[in-house]
Amino acid sequence: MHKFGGSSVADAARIEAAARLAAPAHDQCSVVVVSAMRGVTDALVELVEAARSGAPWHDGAQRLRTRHADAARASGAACRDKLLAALDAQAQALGADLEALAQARGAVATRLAERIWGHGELCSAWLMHAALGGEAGGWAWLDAREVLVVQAGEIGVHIDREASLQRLAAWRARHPQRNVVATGFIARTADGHATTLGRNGSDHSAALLADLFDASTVTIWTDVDGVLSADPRLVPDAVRLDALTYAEACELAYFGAKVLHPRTIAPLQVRGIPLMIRSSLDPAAPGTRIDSRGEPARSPVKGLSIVDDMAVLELVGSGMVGVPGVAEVLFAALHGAGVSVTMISQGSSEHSICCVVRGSEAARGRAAIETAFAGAIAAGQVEGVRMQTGLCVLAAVGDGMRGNRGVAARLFEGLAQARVNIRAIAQGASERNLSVAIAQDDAERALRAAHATFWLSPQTVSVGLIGPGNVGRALLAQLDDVMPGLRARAGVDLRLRAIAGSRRIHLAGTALAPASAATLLGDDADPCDLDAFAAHVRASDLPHAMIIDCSASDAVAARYADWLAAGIHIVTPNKHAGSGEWSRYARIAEARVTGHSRFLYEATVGAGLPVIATLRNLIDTGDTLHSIDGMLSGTLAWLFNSFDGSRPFSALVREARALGYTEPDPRDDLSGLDVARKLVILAREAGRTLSLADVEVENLVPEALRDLSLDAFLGSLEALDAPMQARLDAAHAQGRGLRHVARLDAAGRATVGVSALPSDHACMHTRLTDNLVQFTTARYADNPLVVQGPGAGPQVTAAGVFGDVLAIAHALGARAGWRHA
Ligand SMILES: NC(=O)C1=CN([C@@H]2O[C@H](COP(=O)(O)OP(=O)(O)OC[C@H]3O[C@@H](n4cnc5c(N)ncnc54)[C@H](OP(=O)(O)O)[C@@H]3O)[C@@H](O)[C@H]2O)C=CC1
Ligand SMILES: N[C@@H](CC=O)C(=O)O
Repeated sequence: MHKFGGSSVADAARIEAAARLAAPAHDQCSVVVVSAMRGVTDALVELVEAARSGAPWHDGAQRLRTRHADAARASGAACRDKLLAALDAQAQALGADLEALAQARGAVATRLAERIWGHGELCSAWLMHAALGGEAGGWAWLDAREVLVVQAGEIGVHIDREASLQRLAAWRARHPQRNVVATGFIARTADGHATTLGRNGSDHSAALLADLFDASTVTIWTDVDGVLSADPRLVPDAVRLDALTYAEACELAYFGAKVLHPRTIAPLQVRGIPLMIRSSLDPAAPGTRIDSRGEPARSPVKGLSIVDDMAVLELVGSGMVGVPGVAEVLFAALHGAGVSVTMISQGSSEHSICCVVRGSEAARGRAAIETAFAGAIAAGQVEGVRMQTGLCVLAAVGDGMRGNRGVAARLFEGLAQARVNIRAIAQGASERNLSVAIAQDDAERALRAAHATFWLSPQTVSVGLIGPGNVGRALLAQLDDVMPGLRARAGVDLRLRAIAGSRRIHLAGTALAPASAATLLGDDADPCDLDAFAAHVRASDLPHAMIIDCSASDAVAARYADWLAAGIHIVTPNKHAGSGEWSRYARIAEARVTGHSRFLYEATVGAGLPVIATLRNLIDTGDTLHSIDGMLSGTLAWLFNSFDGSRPFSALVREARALGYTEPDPRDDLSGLDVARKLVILAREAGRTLSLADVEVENLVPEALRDLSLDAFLGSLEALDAPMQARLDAAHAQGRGLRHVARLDAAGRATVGVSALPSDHACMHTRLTDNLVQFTTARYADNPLVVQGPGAGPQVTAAGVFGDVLAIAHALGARAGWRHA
């Protein structure tokens, strides 16, 4: 059994291609079921409306006649004259029916309309019949109204199987050809009138006829590759599903997998007839197989779907608790109003019953419930009916969900991570479908997040970078190298979608190539607007958002709390947030919790060294910090490691700046402020409430240079030479060397400055930009734990930032079980 939909029979070429697919091997026979050509049923519905309302319909009918005749003439069918005659007879019958409809009323008009709606299938069946070779080629033509007997039931039409089998046997006796072309969509009533199986009912027709003809398989040919794990327009990474069980297919079909009409499954499931969904555009592709076996998948969830434009109706009232029959009255009211219920949820308190209905039916449903409970509402037993519109229902479907712990937890966690609030939840005891009602505006982001959560695709992170300076550019180059492999290795898809400097921003719809992103901040770029930047990064359609701040700006750090609260993860080497005003620091901590977001800043101390992670581990494992001391500035380490009197101090400062070691303004290093900031960050990490004002800092910048512009300061650097040379000489005279050291002692005293140290001091055994951080703790009391290594420079700092980016990315991927895949 092959079934071709409207797009597969849209014109003569498509019909001929379909005929090639349906031609049976010589030991087999085929039944081919066709829909009307694309757009024809809609046109017929319009003609019926026109005829009924007295509007002109002749031109429309003529257009249909021409379309079918054109397809016949364009075909290479050998029996073309016969085909044209059959189509002509069909067109005349349509004209006569429309003529009669224009005059008819009541039941007669209804019957005529049912007959007219089926005209498209009759014509496309004639076209397909001719393309396959007609009667001479061994094909019979079947108007399904001759055999398929259906009755209207409580929940839609159902087949009278016995009557249909009898009629088929009689028809077969008159049509002995091996193969059959049959019309989809149309059938007859028990009293012999034309009827239809409802819009898009051709799949259902194919299933019913497959049962009657005792088919071995049914193939529905469509223009997609099969059943996909999600709508590919919303989830570009959606994957084709190789196999589904009948039950899974039913759930996905009900919840919007548009390739399959939900009623198709039942007749096939009863008879165990496998169903294939295949693409007529790519007939070599395997498609999706639906049968009783399905196929175990690596994820418990096979597919996800969204039903748009829904509303929640909630009946609330303490008078309902423990009262039998409330639900019956509620659903009877909705039935009476013709409102279909998609999802039902009731808490065990019985204080409210909530159901999800189509948005277009919600107001009608609410009015019906209010009428049904008018007495109880007046008596105060029921508060009333609450209605929330603008929702959609997301469903996760899969046989593997049954008995599998944590599926709901994963879905909910994934949605929370993507900033999606769940309004209502439903899962039946079959555990095959877990449905949630969420805001319509969150639909795309939620679907992508859930899809990635069940490893059906990588976690997608929308990334914005602020500050493509020394560190920012080094990071972009590192991202460029690693990003492509990250998808496969960690299940994370980092998409750089925005970049900002102090004056300009560039916001991109699709992902930017990191290597060239900084070049987009030329004079023609938009002026810097950090609100627009953050809004763009927090794209509505991507589940996760991250801002990487590589500036040294306090104004940027002032935005962190808002961004974190909005669910944007932040990674930064900028020390302003960690060492700034205490109230802002506390707000940031709070915002992380409310926003379910992460704030990582390992590179603020020791650049790429694991300084903060080490301290955090000590504290988290129950150790107590006594003191921290050592060298926390890469610039000052390099300066004092290099300063032996052979070159002036000012020349060394200029070189350190050129090497990218210094802060954007080197006075931040020389004044001790940068080191003080690091000490504050570490102290706070250890739970102390230290602030910058508490740190005793030695400032190496002469008074006269402190308030100059950056350029003027850089032009006056020589003012540093004499005082620094004097200090060096004094240290050498004592057999000592100069090092810039910081200390936080057990009493909480914090000091930063230059010391003259003996040659056996640990700080005298450092090289280049080495930082040396000694943690003395309860466990490391006699011999401190030491972290040492390069503490400045664009490459190592960028690597530290990248490490934090990956920590977040891996957590997202790992949450989706990617590591275990
Ligand atoms: N260099 C190092 O070894 C280390 C640096 N760090 C930290 O890394 C950060 C970057 O340092 P580095 O790359 O050397 O500095 P740079 O001066 O080279 O780069 C700073 C970048 O920040 C941008 N910027 C400045 N203010 C703003 C603003 N208000 N809004 C948006 N962008 C802004 C600048 O843009 P524009 O060019 O348009 O002005 C520039 O792109 C600093 O916080 C520093 O403390 C941490 C550890 C080590
Ligand atoms: N300028 C800083 C850079 C790292 O924080 C330093 O030299 O340590």
